[in-house]
Amino acid sequence: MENTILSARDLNLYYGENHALKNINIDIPANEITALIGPSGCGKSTFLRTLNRMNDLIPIVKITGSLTYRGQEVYAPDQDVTDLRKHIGMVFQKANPFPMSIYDNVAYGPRTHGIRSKVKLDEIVEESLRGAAIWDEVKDRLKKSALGLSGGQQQRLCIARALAVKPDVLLMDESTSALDPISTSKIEDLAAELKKDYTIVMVTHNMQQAARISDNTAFFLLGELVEFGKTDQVFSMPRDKRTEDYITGRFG
Ligand SMILES: Nc1ncnc2c1ncn2[C@@H]1O[C@H](COP(=O)(O)OP(=O)(O)OP(=O)(O)O)[C@@H](O)[C@H]1O
Repeated sequence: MENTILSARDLNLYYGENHALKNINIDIPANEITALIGPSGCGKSTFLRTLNRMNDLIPIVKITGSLTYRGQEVYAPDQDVTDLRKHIGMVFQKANPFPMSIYDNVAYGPRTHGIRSKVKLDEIVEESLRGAAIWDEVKDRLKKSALGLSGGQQQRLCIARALAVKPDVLLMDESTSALDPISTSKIEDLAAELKKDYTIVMVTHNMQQAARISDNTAFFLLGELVEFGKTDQVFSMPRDKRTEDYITGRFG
């Protein structure tokens, strides 16, 4: 596809003997939200983590096939992983702010990448917090500990922290599952807003959420990508019987 940003061809992943991703072929479009759905243990998080090589940290993992980001092999031996993760950021299931001030949380990434100017850092911190729709709530307490924020605010702070290094793609692993409905709805609105500038790939257990906010849906089952298409199509006219059974609640 023309606007493909991430593309997998015959991608396989093994945890030792466990064949967790089986011949995955997918073209993920830029500036859209792609939801990964499927029952527990089907490989959604594993697939998400292959996209920015988070599985590198697990020694028993073996990967075959091709995965490209903007045409470049993600698993090429000369791929700089830190650089890749600067472009492809991640927000986890549970908010994990660092035990430091709100300001320092957001400035952490840019500082690691060598930005020292206070003026510049102030600018990035404000821009990122605005981008994550939390600026107004924290602008008067930037020097206070991030741990004093509510769960929903902490999750938006983590999104701000991810945005601060100006990524291209944002991976979200069930980033709203620990939140109340109001915070969830704020993050969903935020994701819809962010897709103007970012590509979002999200794992969700919540099918209503996938139907509400994603443009594309990928349905995984037992390590296979059973179906991938426009969310409207997948939910209203699934091509595969297994997708239909899952979305109509017959299993999973
Ligand atoms: N670190 C790991 N080491 C070994 N096996 C793993 C590891 N992480 C996941 N697996 C296995 O890979 C398979 C896919 O797991 P994965 O977490 O990707 O599924 P999931 O669809 O995200 O599930 P859930 O919705 O429950 O989070 C499972 O069989 C799981 O046991």
